[in-house]
Amino acid sequence: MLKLENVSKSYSSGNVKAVDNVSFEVKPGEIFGFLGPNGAGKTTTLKMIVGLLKPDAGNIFINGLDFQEHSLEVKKMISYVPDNHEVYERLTGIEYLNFMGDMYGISKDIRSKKINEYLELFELKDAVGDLIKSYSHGMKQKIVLIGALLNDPEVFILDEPLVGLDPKSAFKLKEIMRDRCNAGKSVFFSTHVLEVAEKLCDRIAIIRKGQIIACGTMEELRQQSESKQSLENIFLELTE
Ligand SMILES: Nc1ncnc2c1ncn2[C@@H]1O[C@H](COP(=O)(O)OP(=O)(O)OP(=O)(O)O)[C@@H](O)[C@H]1O
Repeated sequence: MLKLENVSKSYSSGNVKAVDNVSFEVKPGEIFGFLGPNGAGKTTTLKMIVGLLKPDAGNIFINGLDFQEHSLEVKKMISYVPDNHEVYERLTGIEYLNFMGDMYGISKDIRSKKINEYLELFELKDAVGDLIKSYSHGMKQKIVLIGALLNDPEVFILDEPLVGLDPKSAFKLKEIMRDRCNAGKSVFFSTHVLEVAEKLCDRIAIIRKGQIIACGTMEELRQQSESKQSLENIFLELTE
């Protein structure tokens, strides 16, 4: 469903290779966690997957389509929840959701049904007429999540999605992720919350200094480490 083949990216301002020859695959029906220390290359990888950055080398495929050759078709099949939402500050919640609905060409009926359903779920109905700039971090996270769910993406891509969410909302988001995978779609997300990754993910990749140093199910990761314990132990050992 999502496939990276030998993807690399350097930033022009530095000699650092932010992402160095990265390959992995996220299968249909899978929740895939992307872990790594600060500055390891997670956000850079996510931005290339959603087309915000162009890889220097390598290929990215969604449902078998090469992103570079079929960028519009691919963008219709994915959704991205970034870790920073300041860009939408001057819209009200409902203006933003309608903007997202327009961008994805979602009909008024389906849009309004989904918006109501998710506003109810994330308890955001009362604030939807307010400017996003007045929202708390968690409320911004929720409105962006709702906007990203409107197109029912084949691959749902999230950068640190649990930061700022209260426990109830975090629980609901995890349920949404699982439901999507049960329906044969994929979820790919970065996180520093190892307990969540351990419980939620079908497979996990760990990136360090731009390179994938481990990838697989929890069981497979245990085989690749000496500690063979929790994901926290494995992560600390592998990223030393
Ligand atoms: N716009 C940029 N210009 C120059 N260097 C950058 C830029 N963005 C990221 N980098 C560098 O690229 C490397 C990877 O950064 P990236 O943001 O992808 O890491 P990350 O794993 O998402 O980190 P974190 O967990 O701290 O969010 C780091 O060395 C970072 O300093």
